[in-house]
Amino acid sequence: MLKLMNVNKTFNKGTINERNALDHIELHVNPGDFITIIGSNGAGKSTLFNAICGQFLVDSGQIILDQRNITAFSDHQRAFEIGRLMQDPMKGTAPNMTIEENLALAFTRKAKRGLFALNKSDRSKFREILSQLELGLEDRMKTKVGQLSGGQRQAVTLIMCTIAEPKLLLLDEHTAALDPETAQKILAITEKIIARDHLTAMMITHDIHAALKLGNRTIMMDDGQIILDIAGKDRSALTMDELLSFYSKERKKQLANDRMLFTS
Ligand SMILES: Nc1ncnc2c1ncn2[C@@H]1O[C@H](COP(=O)(O)OP(=O)(O)OP(=O)(O)O)[C@@H](O)[C@H]1O
Repeated sequence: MLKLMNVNKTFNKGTINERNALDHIELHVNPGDFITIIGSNGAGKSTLFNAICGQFLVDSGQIILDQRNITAFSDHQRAFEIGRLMQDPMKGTAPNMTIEENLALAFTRKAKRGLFALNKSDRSKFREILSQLELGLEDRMKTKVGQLSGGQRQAVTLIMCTIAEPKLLLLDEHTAALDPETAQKILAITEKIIARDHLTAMMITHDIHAALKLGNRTIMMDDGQIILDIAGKDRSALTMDELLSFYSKERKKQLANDRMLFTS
């Protein structure tokens, strides 16, 4: 459903800060894939998402989404089809608007109706979706999002990203800024929504254990390249030690990411 064909992106070309952030990326994402993405600092993980979302145009290569060549599309043109959740729970929602208004914004954008055209059945749909989070937010629909905790806010953002049923959901370390317990809760909700709506998703994480456990496929990036793409039995049998030794053999260095978690 998503194809990246020989995609390249270099920042600050011709300067001392030149950086080949995406280096001949070949990636075929199948419908229903839930891919976890790991890698060292500066490996190109977020840049990969930026390229898919259209935050910049790639230097060369093609990006195909559902058989449509979107390589030259702006981020705005891609936003209807691609939902993205960032690390910062403060981004993605409007703090001075209520939970209901935030959901309505995301929902009516897709339904191509005005914000104030929200009807009773839309509201009960929102209540129903919120109740599935089991955070009690269905009884706080008139609460301003700015008054919610980071975890609650990230849960609302997740709903906003998925309510319009995007073709592709990109999760960019979306639990990294939360405390461990809340992060687990948001991850469980994420898994539930992806399974319920049969979404195709990609998730950057620095939690290696979660990366190998969640989803059906794991990609490892380094120096702008995809150095490992693993699924099925190979993936479920892979131990942390094997992964680290694969990396050091392949790249002739130790895996370094100051935020990476290696323990469960
Ligand atoms: N807009 C930009 N301008 C210049 N350089 C950039 C830009 N965006 C990313 N880079 C560089 O590209 C490389 C890849 O960055 P990226 O943020 O994709 O890494 P990452 O794998 O997400 O790393 P981390 O795990 O540390 O967040 C880095 O060297 C980064 O400094």
